[in-house]
Amino acid sequence: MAAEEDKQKSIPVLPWMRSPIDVSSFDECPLTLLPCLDPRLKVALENMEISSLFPVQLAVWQETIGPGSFERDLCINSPTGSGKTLAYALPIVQMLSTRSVKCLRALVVLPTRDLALQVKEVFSAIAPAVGLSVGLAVGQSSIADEISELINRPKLQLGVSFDPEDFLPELQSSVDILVATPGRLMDHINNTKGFTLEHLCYLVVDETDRLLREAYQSWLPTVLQITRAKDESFLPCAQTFLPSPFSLKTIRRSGLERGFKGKPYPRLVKMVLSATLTQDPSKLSQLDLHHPLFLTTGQKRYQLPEKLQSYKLFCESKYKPLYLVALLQSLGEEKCIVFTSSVESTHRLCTLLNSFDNLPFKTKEYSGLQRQSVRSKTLKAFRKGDIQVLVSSDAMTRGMDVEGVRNVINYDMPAYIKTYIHRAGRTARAGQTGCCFTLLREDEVKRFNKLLRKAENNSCSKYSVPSSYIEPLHSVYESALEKLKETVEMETSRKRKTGFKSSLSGERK
Ligand SMILES: Nc1ncnc2c1ncn2[C@@H]1O[C@H](COP(=O)(O)OP(=O)(O)OP(=O)(O)O)[C@@H](O)[C@H]1O
Repeated sequence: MAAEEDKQKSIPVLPWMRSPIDVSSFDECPLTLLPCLDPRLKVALENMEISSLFPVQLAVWQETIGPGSFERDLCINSPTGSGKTLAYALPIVQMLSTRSVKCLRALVVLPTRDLALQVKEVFSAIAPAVGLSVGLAVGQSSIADEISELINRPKLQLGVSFDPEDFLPELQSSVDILVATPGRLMDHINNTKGFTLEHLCYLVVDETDRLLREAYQSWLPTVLQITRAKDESFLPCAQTFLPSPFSLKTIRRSGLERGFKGKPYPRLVKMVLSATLTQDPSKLSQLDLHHPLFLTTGQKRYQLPEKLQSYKLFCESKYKPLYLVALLQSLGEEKCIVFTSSVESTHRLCTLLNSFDNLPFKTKEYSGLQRQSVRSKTLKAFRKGDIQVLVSSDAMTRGMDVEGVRNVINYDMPAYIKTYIHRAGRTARAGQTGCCFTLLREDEVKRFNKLLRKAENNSCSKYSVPSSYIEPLHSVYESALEKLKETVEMETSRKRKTGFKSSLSGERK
């Protein structure tokens, strides 16, 4: 009955979503058999140790390369770790490989800086092989440095003197592909001279459901409006929502432009992706999709990775940290991500774990409460293996790809199936095995079972930590709690002092 109910609910409202291409009917495809692949890209892929395309990559390739390529916008719903990044990066790079004039033709938007950096790495591994360059607009460096990376200012000829009033050197894009977060993208659209989307051919909205949830300074309507061919009706309506310092120079023109030699501009092709793609018509309508084609995996709306094993672990609320430590110890030195429900609990739990004496693993926190530079440093150390346990808020939930993460632990039960899918998806990636453990209090069990039923491959066994791991921890746990108390007191008094100082300096000013 419950299963029937779930199935009913998962029938999409939008007609084009009801007859999707089922990615699970595709196999992997060796690069040698892939039609039309540019040999230079084949070499680049082999250098990345990729010898075949994953099913979603093959499915997208078939829809985008060859006759009728990119005729439709693509909506891709495919499990975590199934290789969605290369699924869009490879066809875009292949399609742009024949362009001889440099201008910004592909824009990939992601919700966070770390995700954007990760995606840029993938493009950078293949694009230079066909002479394309990739830029990043995420606010990692100063805006001036970013501008000098993105915009090419032709050098003035030596010996010729120009009146600066008369001479405006033609600014050009230094990049063919730009990976951006919405905030920095809007900064460039509004303020950067020479930054233009007028030649844009491809727009990728990765982690679509997350990006559609937050408006981020109206980045999406702005990008859609300025990439639409200018017509009579455009200007009046543009004024109604475009931010005031918005430069009309960035608007796509329908006339003759460099690189298009008299041909009309091609339609902007959109690719939107997620492991939990929204089916909500009002949300999808924001994307203004053209004759969209839906690619999804399996029958249910949510799919867990094939080789993921889910476990539930019952524990008393009072001893939850102790169960976590015992579980971590029983897992040996494998890389683990521990998810909590908030930035505050992340900090507290990490501090507590670091208060245990002689734990055989190194633990650090990763959360939105920290400065970006601290987070990036932690992520680097985790990737390298210098840290084995990362305690994280949901800042790590989506998209992050860290090699060797064997286990994910939900210290706090996720409230939504989407959160479970993305958290669990930090392991069992690219066809590897992995485990997801969820610590549950008695009163959470029913809710958790209901939540998991919404996903395909939802079996979840009970897991018990051997008592030999738990017993010896009781006394250590008491002293760790004492240390935690001291640390919290120290931190509170430090904060009070800095707060006091800053309010004083405020008075002085
Ligand atoms: N064809 C391939 N062969 C081998 N490894 C691959 C291939 N394609 C992708 N990978 C690897 O698979 C991993 C997952 O890829 P990716 O990050 O693109 O997944 P994803 O589907 O975007 O996941 P998420 O939904 O979590 O963002 C990466 O480590 C990537 O290097």
